[in-house]
Amino acid sequence: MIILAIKNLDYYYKEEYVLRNFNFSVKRGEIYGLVGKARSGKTTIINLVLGLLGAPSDTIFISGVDYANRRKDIAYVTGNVVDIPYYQNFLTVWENFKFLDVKFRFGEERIIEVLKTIGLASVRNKKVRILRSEQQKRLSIGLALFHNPEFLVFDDLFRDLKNQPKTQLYKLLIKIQKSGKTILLTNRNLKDIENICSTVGLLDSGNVLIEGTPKRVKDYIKNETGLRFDLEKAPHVNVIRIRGNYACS
Ligand SMILES: Nc1ncnc2c1ncn2[C@@H]1O[C@H](COP(=O)(O)OP(=O)(O)OP(=O)(O)O)[C@@H](O)[C@H]1O
Repeated sequence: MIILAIKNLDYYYKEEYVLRNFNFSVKRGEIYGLVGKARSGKTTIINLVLGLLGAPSDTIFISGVDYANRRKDIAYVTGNVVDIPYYQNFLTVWENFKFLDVKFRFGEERIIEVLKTIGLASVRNKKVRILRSEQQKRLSIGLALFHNPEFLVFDDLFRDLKNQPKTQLYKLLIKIQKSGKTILLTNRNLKDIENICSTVGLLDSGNVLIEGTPKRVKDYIKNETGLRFDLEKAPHVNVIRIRGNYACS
């Protein structure tokens, strides 16, 4: 039932703790949204889960397995879109998959299948650098999906996208979830991900303050601020901290 479990994890950069006794889990089959303001620790958590930062043993489990110090193995059981894109701008979409397939050797059928899933079959011969940014994000997702991992991790996927392309990506993520995958997303804005997540966790200074349905977390934010905001209508919702309380802007 649980695909990701983090138990009593401490993590610090130099002398500053980012996570202290951090506990967290993601259920198999869900889209989990980890929401938090800038510097709340989202990327650190994602990098620890993916083995891009070293976590102590017995703290992070993927499908019950402790992958501490096994970054390569984590790469086989997860797919990710993080800060630096894995594609090459000067290659076509197709060439990017061929390049990746040098490692996996699944063959062209798998490439065609993934292109269909991500909706890029019609631009397969275009160079990546001329694609729209939403198409480039689709490509990143496709490359993450290529080896068919069960668990996908997307850090700040919707950054720099306008509403229309975001909506298109929502559809893709739901399609991927329905195909049997689990997705962990991070985002600064609840608004960006509330319609697709089954569970949302609100991260603050390395702790999950509240977790539940998007509505529950939204209500919590409203109540905590004591301010009246219409989150449904707000064009862009940022969870920010004002004098110790959460507000939305
Ligand atoms: N390589 C690093 N060295 C030192 N401190 C770091 C490093 N990376 C992150 N931090 C610090 O750790 C804290 C959490 O940063 P992190 O990037 O995980 O937050 P975040 O929620 O992903 O932020 P954002 O939304 O801006 O990406 C911040 O105080 C940040 O300054």
